[in-house]
Amino acid sequence: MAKSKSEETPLMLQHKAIKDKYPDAVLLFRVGDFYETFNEDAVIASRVLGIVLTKRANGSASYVDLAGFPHHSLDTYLHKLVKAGHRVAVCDQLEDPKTVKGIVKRGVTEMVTPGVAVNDKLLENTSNNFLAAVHFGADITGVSFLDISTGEFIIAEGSTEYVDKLLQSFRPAEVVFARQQQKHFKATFGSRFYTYNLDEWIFTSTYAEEILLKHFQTHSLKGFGVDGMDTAIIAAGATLHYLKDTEHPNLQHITRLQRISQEDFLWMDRFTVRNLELLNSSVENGHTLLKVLDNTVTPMGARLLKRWLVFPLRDIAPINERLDTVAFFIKEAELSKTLTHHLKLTGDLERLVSKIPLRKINPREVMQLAHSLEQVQAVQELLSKSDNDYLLRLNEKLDPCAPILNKILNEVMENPPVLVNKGGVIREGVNAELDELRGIATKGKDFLLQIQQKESEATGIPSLKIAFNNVFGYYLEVTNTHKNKVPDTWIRKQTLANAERYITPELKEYEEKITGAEDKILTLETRLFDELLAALQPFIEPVQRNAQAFAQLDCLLCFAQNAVQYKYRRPVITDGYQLDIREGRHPVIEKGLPAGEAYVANDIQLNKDNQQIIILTGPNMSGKSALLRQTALITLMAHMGSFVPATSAEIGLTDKIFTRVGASDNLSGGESTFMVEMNETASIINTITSRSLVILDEIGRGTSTYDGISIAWSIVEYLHDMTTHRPKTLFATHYHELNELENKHERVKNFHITNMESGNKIIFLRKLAPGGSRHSFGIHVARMAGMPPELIERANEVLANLEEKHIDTSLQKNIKNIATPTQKLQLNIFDAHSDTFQQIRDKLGAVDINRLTPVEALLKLSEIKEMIN
Ligand SMILES: Nc1ncnc2c1ncn2[C@@H]1O[C@H](COP(=O)(O)OP(=O)(O)OP(=O)(O)O)[C@@H](O)[C@H]1O
Repeated sequence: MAKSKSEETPLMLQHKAIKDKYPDAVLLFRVGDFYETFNEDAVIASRVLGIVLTKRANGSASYVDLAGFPHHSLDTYLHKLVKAGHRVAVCDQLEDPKTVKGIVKRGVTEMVTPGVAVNDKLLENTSNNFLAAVHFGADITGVSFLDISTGEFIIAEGSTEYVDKLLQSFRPAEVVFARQQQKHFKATFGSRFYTYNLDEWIFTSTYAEEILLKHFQTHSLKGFGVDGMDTAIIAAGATLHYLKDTEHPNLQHITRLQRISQEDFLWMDRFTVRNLELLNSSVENGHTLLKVLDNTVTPMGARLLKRWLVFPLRDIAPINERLDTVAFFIKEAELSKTLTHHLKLTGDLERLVSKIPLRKINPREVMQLAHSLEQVQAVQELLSKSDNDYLLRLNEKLDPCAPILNKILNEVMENPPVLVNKGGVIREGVNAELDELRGIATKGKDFLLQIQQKESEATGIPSLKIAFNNVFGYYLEVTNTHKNKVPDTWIRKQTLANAERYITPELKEYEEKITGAEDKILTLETRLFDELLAALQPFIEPVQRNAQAFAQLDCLLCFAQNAVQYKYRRPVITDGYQLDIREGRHPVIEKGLPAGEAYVANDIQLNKDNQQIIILTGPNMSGKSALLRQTALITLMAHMGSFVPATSAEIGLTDKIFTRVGASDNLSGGESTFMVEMNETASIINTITSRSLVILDEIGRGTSTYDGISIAWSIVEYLHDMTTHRPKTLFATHYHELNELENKHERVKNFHITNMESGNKIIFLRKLAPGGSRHSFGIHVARMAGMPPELIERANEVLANLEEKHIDTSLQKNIKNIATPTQKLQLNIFDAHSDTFQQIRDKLGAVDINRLTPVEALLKLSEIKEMIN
């Protein structure tokens, strides 16, 4: 029979009432010195945390499941629950149990979810922890990213593809959206994210604007440059709502909204970010470009470098500014060393100040903030002497916040404890009352000694001593020998085998003073520390600016160090469309080569000397993919403002880098690999321009040879024959039949990667050379991989047979005979003798342009179109 409410204990009734408000969270319910979980939460906690599941009586007739842990282990266990994908509500006692009769008031003080985490244990210091919100508008999608631990708040809007790329780049720990858009979200972005849905009404312009204006305390959002970005603003509003919903009312460190626009950055879609292994490697613990380039020394720098990597610039001036600064740092090696030294001594300024409004900053961290501000002071002095424009401008952003720096140094002890309630945080001379109490606490002990001496003399008990225990505090101890000398005024408290213990009114008076003073000291120190935090509050914004400037400085110093260490050179960014890399290397492979082995450098030119598309052939493992990717990586690094692994590089400003890798490298759950490949390729075709770099690696290999060749062929033709654009294209393939394209299209050029055959083996020379290669050397690779000799022999026989019967005759011949699309057009329309051409000419001749209305013009155009079709 169901248990009636009245039979449950008051504690469980209170738990139930709170749990009802947070049904989808694991509720950590503070009971005395423990956090307890009950019922289904206890089962989860016990499983995830490995703690014992027990039962607790609940009223007269039943038991509930229970699992708990000591309150001081909260950080550790909370971290584990959230990492395991749970939302956790921390429910604390809101009253001091000593002062309350009956059940204490309890309430949720914080809700922790993967995207809303401020605890150091939950955060990785070199990565942001973003909470994203997505809102699908009628034809535009808005998105916002907020990192509560650093205060960054970024919004953007655009196509779903753009939002997808942003999601891939920012990699939010949690994404929220409207409940009704759940299906839409899944269909568009898949199940890659930890998600949570909110009520529909939260996703409206009016509500979003209201909550944002209230938060920023402004009359409009114009100042943030986000005017008109309705869907993104809705997403931002939902983010703030979610923070309030999860009990995060103090968000003063979120000081601005930043927008990012597609046009400001070199665009790479998520496949490109993945294919180029910028942030993640395809193999476990493999190298990535990030790992190679990240020699930053501050957490802010490390986080910014990631951002620069996925959002390279697209304007010459700011790129050159970064390059100039890197060059400056290389030249001024001593200054760079000193600056790096100061950066190393700086704490995570962004995360330190973010803890101020949340009241999560501890005394030791406050001291760390002060020492970091001292570094700002030192860096400011150094930069003010430089003659580099960028650094001078950066210097203007620096502000050592002298008032709070001095306040902290004057008020906080040099090595304060982590916990304020341990005392010993505030210095002498800050507060008279505190000093007096401290005097009493220490002097009180001297008084006790004086009492001991005085009483000893008065009573003639030489061995009299004063001691302390928890039961009755300070007492006088008299051995049995002197028992009879004890005055009547003393009160006996305890009799031991060979001694007796007494208290006196005077002793109690001092005892009260001492313990009272110690309690008061802790309360006062806590209050003074709180006041100090309140005084820090107005400085959050300048400290955040320091953090941003230091992050930039850190990245540029890191680029300079990389350039020296890895022998990178300054690229020249031009406004043209050409790409000319001399002796380029792959930064990641190069770094992974065994000592003594040198990377074989190669030149690549595109859109130069009529060379728009390179068809690259060569044996397996010869280095085709490496060459393709290094071209993309060098282009990308140049747009980040980094020096590049080449002896020289002239790089036309690039708007997009696309890479597509043959399907079998790219397995993705469920869909046919060939289908995936085609989808990916289709998304390239529509948006490329002459400023784009297209890297195609073995496209078409996921299907039959004929299909593969035909698709690859037509893609190359399409890229070649685009009317207004000439995207720079590198196409690696095993289909040497594609070399025929060079003969039919003027801007297609064949190259191959050289090797030497020695007996039955290939020696990879890895040098790029003009002309196509005639064979793929798959069988050689199979031999190198250790396949049985008889199998290899048979494969050679089959190959010889096929080549004789097939490729060399029919396929090869047929390929030579493929008509180009231009030829077809000429035959059909632009042949001056064709009927269609004559008809079009007559029609145009009859038009009087001066009297034609726009609508008539459109009709004529439509008629002409019809004639062509
Ligand atoms: N220029 C180079 N210098 C030194 N080592 C290189 C160079 N290029 C490639 N390599 C090495 O050769 C390996 C194979 O290169 P890569 O994957 O580019 O070959 P591939 O021709 O694309 O092969 P496949 O056709 O089988 O995909 C790389 O992992 C790298 O270790």
